[in-house]
Amino acid sequence: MTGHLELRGLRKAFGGVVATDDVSLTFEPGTLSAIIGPNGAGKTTLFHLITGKLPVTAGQVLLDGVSITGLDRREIVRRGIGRAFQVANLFPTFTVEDSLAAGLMAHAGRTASLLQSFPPPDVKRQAEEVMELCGLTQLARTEARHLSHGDQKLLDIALALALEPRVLLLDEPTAGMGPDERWRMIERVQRLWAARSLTLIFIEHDMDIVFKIAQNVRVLRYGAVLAEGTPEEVRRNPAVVEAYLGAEHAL
Ligand SMILES: Nc1ncnc2c1ncn2[C@@H]1O[C@H](COP(=O)(O)OP(=O)(O)OP(=O)(O)O)[C@@H](O)[C@H]1O
Repeated sequence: MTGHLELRGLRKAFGGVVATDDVSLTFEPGTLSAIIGPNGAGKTTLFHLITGKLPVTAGQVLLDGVSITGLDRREIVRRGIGRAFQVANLFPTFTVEDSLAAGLMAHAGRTASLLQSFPPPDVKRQAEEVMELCGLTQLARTEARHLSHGDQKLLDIALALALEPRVLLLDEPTAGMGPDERWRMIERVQRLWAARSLTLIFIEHDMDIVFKIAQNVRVLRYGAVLAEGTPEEVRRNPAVVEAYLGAEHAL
């Protein structure tokens, strides 16, 4: 099984600010992990180091035992690290189906041809498959800019899935959603994870969501790993309760 992600001694400094401080973590293939921690703990920076959006100051990122540190962002996606692109910002007037097709073609370095219909049949099939998986089939002909906030986020995830990641990183997939939409989204994410046997890692501030779906939880504070374990272990950890969870979520 593939999708083994290992972070070895990752460090990121912005001048005097150490945003990532010697982070070593392993994510086993097919697992669903949450990354939590206070504001400014370095969660998003950690994702940026994995995806190559930011160069590391020190340390290594290994995917299935092979270092992907320092590769360019497109190559990292090609190797199998998926993340959500903001599709509605990229192709606001495209329909859901066409924006997925355009995203797939752009990623593959393919251009639309005057001699071929758009989307080409193989791309159309891929787009249809991920729309089905993400529950977007009914909205295939809706322009991306007219989708609800939640459906735009699903479209972002649909494109990420279409690129066939081994590891998928989601930075606050439920941000900006009301309670109902939030739970619908998270159920959907959980189903996608199960359907694709992905290694899924998500950053989330809503502890009800984290403790309901995560198999394991990694807690960051001041850029470093404060704790890791099952939801139950983390909720029993006095340092985590004191630094972040508070009594409300403690066991
Ligand atoms: N491009 C940058 N330049 C300088 N400092 C930065 C930069 N990006 C992040 N930082 C700093 O690094 C630290 C970690 O920020 P980061 O956004 O990774 O935290 P976070 O855990 O994702 O926070 P939040 O929960 O608020 O999203 C913060 O102190 C932040 O101010």
